[in-house]
Amino acid sequence: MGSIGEEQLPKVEKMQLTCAREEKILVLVRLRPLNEKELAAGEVADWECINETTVLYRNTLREGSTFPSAYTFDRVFRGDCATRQVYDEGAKEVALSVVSGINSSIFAYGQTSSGKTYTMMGITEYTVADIFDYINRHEERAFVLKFSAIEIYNEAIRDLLSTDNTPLRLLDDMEKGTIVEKVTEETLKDWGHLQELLSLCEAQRRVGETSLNEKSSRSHQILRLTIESSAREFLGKENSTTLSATVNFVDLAGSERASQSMSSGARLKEGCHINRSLLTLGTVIRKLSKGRHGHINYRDSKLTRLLQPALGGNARTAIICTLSPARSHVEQTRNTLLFACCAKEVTTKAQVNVVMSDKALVKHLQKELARLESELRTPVPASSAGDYAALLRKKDLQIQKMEKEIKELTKQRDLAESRIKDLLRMIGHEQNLEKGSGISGHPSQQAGGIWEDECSVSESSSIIDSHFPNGGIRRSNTMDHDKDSGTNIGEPYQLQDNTEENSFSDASSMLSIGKKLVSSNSYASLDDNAVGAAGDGDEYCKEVQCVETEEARRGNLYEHNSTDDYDGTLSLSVSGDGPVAGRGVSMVANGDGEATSHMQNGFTHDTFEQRLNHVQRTIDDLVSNPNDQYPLSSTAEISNSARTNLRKTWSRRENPMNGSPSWFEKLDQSESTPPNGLEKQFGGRPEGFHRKFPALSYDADIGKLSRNGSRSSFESGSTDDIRSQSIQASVDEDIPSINTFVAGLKEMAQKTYGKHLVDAEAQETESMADKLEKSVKDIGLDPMHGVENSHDWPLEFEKQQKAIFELWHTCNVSVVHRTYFFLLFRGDPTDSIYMEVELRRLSFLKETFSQGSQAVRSNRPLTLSSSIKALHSERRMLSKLMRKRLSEEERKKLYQRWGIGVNSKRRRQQLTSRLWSNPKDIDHIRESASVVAKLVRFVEQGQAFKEMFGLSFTPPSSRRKSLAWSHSKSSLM
Ligand SMILES: Nc1ncnc2c1ncn2[C@@H]1O[C@H](COP(=O)(O)OP(=O)(O)OP(=O)(O)O)[C@@H](O)[C@H]1O
Repeated sequence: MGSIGEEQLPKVEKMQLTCAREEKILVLVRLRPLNEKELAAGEVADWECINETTVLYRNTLREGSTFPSAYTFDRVFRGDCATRQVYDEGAKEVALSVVSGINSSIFAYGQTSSGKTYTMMGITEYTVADIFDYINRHEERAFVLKFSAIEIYNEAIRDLLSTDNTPLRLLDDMEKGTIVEKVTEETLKDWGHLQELLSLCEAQRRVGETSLNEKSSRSHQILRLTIESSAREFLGKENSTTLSATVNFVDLAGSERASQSMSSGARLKEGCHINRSLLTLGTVIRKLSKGRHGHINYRDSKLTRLLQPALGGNARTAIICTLSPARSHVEQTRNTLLFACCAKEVTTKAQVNVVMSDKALVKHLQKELARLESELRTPVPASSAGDYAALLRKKDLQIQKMEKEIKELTKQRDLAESRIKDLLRMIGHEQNLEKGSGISGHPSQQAGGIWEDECSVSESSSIIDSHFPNGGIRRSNTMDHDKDSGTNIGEPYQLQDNTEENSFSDASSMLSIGKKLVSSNSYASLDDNAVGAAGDGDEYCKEVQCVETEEARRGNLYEHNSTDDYDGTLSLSVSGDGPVAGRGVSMVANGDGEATSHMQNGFTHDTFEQRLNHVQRTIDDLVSNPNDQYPLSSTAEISNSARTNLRKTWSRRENPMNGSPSWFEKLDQSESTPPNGLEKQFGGRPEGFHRKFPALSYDADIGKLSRNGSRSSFESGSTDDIRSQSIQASVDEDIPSINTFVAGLKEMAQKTYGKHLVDAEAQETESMADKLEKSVKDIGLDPMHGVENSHDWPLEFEKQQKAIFELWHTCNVSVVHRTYFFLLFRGDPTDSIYMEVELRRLSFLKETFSQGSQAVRSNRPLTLSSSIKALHSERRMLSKLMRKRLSEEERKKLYQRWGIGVNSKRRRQQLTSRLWSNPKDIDHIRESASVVAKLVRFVEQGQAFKEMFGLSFTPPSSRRKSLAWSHSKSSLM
């Protein structure tokens, strides 16, 4: 039969054993009486057991208050108490636990001659006696007793029962869980033999009484009795189980200090070893008394290694601390009491030790394995099943919720796709309609066409709102579906009689989808001439921007909120870039992705380029067809060669500003131009900036403005000769044409915007707004200030305009340029871009001039003096033009108006030198601009240029539309 320790017990037994009881070590104190020697020496007993649990130090006067005088333990025994009482009332219960399969240990701790051996001899005898008595009373059980006696001396273990006195290799055996069996089963069953063994132990102690008696005081003796018991009926059977426990009787060496008991040499070494075990025992007890935290150094001594289970392990333990009452031993007594105090805090965890036969163990393990396997296979218990059911219900709810979300998202996706398709379809259909009808020209060509001017923006919105209730999708769809077309075609779009104004109005605006759709409806009734005229043109500038979300409806056209049905702003741009069939379509879905980075308040880079191209092409048209009698839309008759020629011309020409555009160079280095999109909530054009030109008598030209205004600015008449003369005059006299001016603006804006877009794509941390603000502040101007709040734009415009007036004057800017700019940019929010560009470059010029520096472009310097010279030259040119462009009567009126003698010398020079001479007088500026405009044939075509060729980089707005040409024209008059 094998013997197993706690670690080796099968799991089922371990589980049973986990019911082990925790208890504190039982600490007993036995105070012996003064012995004869002490009495002879006149020792005084300072210690007294005042009750069954308290020992009191009586000589408090001597000791003072530094130590406690009373110590309480589980049980204290006076000097007159017999060992039997100590056993019966103290150690017996613990010691006899062994018969129940529970390990137990009885320690005797105290200084030399305090009565440890005296006490332990009695405790061992009584325990063994009771064990045999127990065995005798339980005939149904079979018992096997094993007995061993060892001594630990100088950290060496010796078998006290061996006759050869050879040291035992006990530790190795103990570590293997094997108890040294020095007594056979048969001998231990005989009480007499046990007595003989105990006698033997006593005999050993007596042997060499002279030499060994002192040694015994300095060694640790351990008597160990192991009891195995099992039911007799199962003896020898495979399924037998056995209780197995051990009781230790430990007689420790004297706990006094080495200095007190040892002197030197071998004795000192012996004392060190003794105290090593005692020191380790004390350390272990102290640590255990504070809880089972950290490492417990059982292995630091043989004693603690052997008694490890009894010290805080699987055992019931009792420590009997023996005290000498003698005053001379008070220090040792206190040390013993301190040890006792720690020991009483140590907890052990005793449990019943069961030993199974090998076969029983295997059988048990097999049974346990089967049980575990069965648990895995069998369904879960009812209670667990209930939990699973609840979990399943929860999961089902989650699945349902997710399915609902998926459905909703799918719906939104489909809606968005549908929206995109509709927009594409509308565009494609529109293109087809225009292709089919051969119309690329302006609706104004459409004699008898039905439309209304006010519908432009609203129709655009209707397209945008195509997916909203009552939105324009029906109208949009009418272009695709005949079934609906009748409804829309039949709508009473009113034809206005002022077709010229309408033509200008629409020609000068960026046509919206809505407008195009309505116009397309009207195309069906166009007369052949109009169609033919339009059809001849292979160039047509048109731009459609259709942006829609609910956000847009609230005025935020290009900023998207992802909570909309479609997760992104849809920006659809259709450009009439070249022949209708060749129109490019670009679509930008502004979700959370990169597309956003290409948007600048509604402008994509492509859109910007398209607009710039539109401007350039239309200027080309005007230059190449300056004598065209068709309204603006028909100026599309432009050839590629003509465009090329113009570009060549432009490339040779200098900047309209004093002949040197060097400020472009600096603009490249300037900060970015802010995005536009300022039309939001535009409160209308500032009242104070409606042009009120003096009623100059421009005779026939005024009536021709609506038509001729579409032509080049330097084209005045209706004949080729005049045109040629004008062009020649313009070139010769170095008066910049409107197309040159626009080209310059375009280049400026392009550079600024280009930089802007690059910055945006680079996703620099500094926002555009911040950059702009910084750059603007750098030059001391803030053109965008207040613009974002469009309600303040009129005031802001006035502020910026005044600043520009001053800067023009300071920088000696060309008066023709001033005139163009003044007439083109009259306070629309969309003008802010150009206002900003102008402010920037003027500020740069001013700074450059003030520093005495020069701007350079194309190796031509631009300095303050050169700008003055250029301005004088320009005034001379204008003076010459006065005679060409104005009749004598007109000149006379002008002289009178400007306070110049009609017969004074150099009156033309006087007049031109006064033009744009007072930047603070707005009336003076208006009159100056009107005169210059007349001289350069600009007057009304300026607005046409601006609006028709998309100088505004922002989408059309209703406000903007309301300020149509007719309105502006009247103000010009
Ligand atoms: N309670 C007691 N009543 C009467 N005599 C006692 C008592 N305790 C001890 N003695 C006597 O004191 C002497 C020393 O006792 P004991 O040998 O048991 O001391 P010890 O602590 O074992 O010493 P050592 O550490 O040297 O072994 C012995 O002669 C013993 O008879």
